[in-house]
Amino acid sequence: MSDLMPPAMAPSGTILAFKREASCLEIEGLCLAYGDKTALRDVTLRVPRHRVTAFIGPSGCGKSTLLRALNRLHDLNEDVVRQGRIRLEGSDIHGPEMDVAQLRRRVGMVFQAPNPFPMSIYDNVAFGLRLQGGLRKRQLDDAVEEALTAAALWEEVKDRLRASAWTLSGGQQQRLVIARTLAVGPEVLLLDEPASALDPISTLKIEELIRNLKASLTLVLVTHNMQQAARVSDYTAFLQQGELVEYGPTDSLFTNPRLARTENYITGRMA
Ligand SMILES: Nc1ncnc2c1ncn2[C@@H]1O[C@H](COP(=O)(O)OP(=O)(O)OP(=O)(O)O)[C@@H](O)[C@H]1O
Repeated sequence: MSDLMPPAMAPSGTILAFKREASCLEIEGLCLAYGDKTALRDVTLRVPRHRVTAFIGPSGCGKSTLLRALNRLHDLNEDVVRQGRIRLEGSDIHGPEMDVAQLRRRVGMVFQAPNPFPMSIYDNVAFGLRLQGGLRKRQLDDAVEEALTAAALWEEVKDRLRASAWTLSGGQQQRLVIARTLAVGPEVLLLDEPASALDPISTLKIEELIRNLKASLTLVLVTHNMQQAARVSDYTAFLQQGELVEYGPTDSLFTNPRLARTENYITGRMA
């Protein structure tokens, strides 16, 4: 059975509407401003479970703001004013029951520049697990191996787990950060331009990893690189000036966009 709503029930012909039961994250009427500067305007979208969803759009359109809202990274910024609702598996992420530390374990985030901690490869991956506590040495070893394997890094580092994380290449560091995030068992992985600081070969490895990871979790990717969105994502949301303009299956959005605004952007007629 399709995960999509019948067109008559969808809010708009250009905005893809997943059924609630197929959605991992539901964003409803999200408006966000930094002080008096509006960054997101009434964004409504559902992110399907076990798929890769890409956010694309011109610089400053609000992609990162939207991504960061999904694990409440704006909480630390007192200037931010937010309206609207975000649900993770049906629970309001701003609701009184939601513990922010727990939310950030369930919704992990990887940034543009690899940011391993100043410690060994092993300790980076074990970091979150040690904070949670409760694992014996052997269980911790197994969990570290599992996370490094899931991040396609184990074979490259298994003989030097005690070496500093900073002895790794940039691409390996980014996969280490992904392993560190995966180690605590997230349901969602948010990736903000995860390959933009990397060389082409490292970029392809990250892209392959993203495609493989959707078997075990839901991924949301912000990228400037439209070829990358086309290569790795199942669904693409195009934003412009804080508004969700079009949201559809990646293939059709790139080959047959419904709106001229989308077409102008993807064909490079608008920066
Ligand atoms: N911390 C902040 N304080 C004030 N304004 C901000 C802040 N972060 C982002 N903005 C503004 O909000 C708008 C959206 O920014 P955002 O970083 O989400 O866009 P983006 O599409 O991810 O851009 P880019 O592709 O250049 O990274 C921009 O106008 C930006 O200048």
